[in-house]
Amino acid sequence: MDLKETAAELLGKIRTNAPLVHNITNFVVMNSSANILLALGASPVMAHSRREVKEMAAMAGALVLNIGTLEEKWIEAMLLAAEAANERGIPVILDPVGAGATAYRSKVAETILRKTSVSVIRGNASEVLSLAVDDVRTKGVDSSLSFSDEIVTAAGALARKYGCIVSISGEKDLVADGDRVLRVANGVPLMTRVTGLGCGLSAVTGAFCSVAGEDLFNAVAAAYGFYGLCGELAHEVSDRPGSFYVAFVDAIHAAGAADIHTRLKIESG
Ligand SMILES: Nc1ncnc2c1ncn2[C@@H]1O[C@H](COP(=O)(O)OP(=O)(O)O)[C@@H](O)[C@H]1O
Ligand SMILES: Cc1ncsc1CCOP(=O)(O)O
Ligand SMILES: [Mg+2]
Repeated sequence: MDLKETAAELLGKIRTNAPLVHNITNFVVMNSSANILLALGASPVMAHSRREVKEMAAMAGALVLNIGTLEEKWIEAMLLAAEAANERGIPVILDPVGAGATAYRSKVAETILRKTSVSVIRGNASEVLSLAVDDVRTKGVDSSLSFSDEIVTAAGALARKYGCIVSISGEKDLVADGDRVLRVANGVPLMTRVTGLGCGLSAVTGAFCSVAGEDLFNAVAAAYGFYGLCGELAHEVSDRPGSFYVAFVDAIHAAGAADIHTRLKIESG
């Protein structure tokens, strides 16, 4: 099946099944990620107490771990939730927000990757490169790097190291599994002017993976392509960040198979 068909089929499944997506995420994006998932047709829940995360993760279709505003107790909660998800084969998405900015963030991301089985890493170029290479420093949660051969090589190496899919957002997104590489050319630069749209993509990646069965690689690319084309649709309505965000959530809700067939831009290599 070609990727457009796959993306349309997965979107249809999300809208039919409304999969539960369990997020342990940061304070900045809890509301926007929940709204983006609802607009998509999924069912979001944000839950981070150590007393309930195992139970919640066990009934979810996907678990999304996001280290954007870390606290000690949350790290334990993330490890517990991932353990429950791993026991049941539920996909785990890790957004290593700000990895490389502080030693703490880098160490926590690395601990999660080492102690649990993460299915997909979803970050920007700076974050992902900092996980793959020791001496990369970034200044915050936004990427200070653009794509280079070094980043493509690092994504593949990281994917092999942890046996997971590594996906990097940017002007052209990259999806790698250590063997194959896909590039997604959808999206608009204005998406970087609204906080939380990277985190929203991690949540949407969780939703696509929750209905994908075994083929997570193509599901991740489909999630990126769909998300980016919704950015393009929103940009036709607005070119300012505030109203763009509203138009973007509307586009996530309104876009369908026809938009995927005319707009999805995914290529290999
Ligand atoms: N220069 C760009 N041109 C087009 N789309 C972009 C660009 N930069 C980022 N995007 C898109 O914005 C979304 C969020 O990515 P990004 O800003 O890299 O995440 P983060 O907020 O985690 O840094 C993704 O869908 C990505 O494809
Ligand atoms: C600004 C900020 N600070 C800590 S988490 C966060 C949100 C980052 O969201 P995104 O990576 O999606 O822009
Ligand atoms: Mg981010």
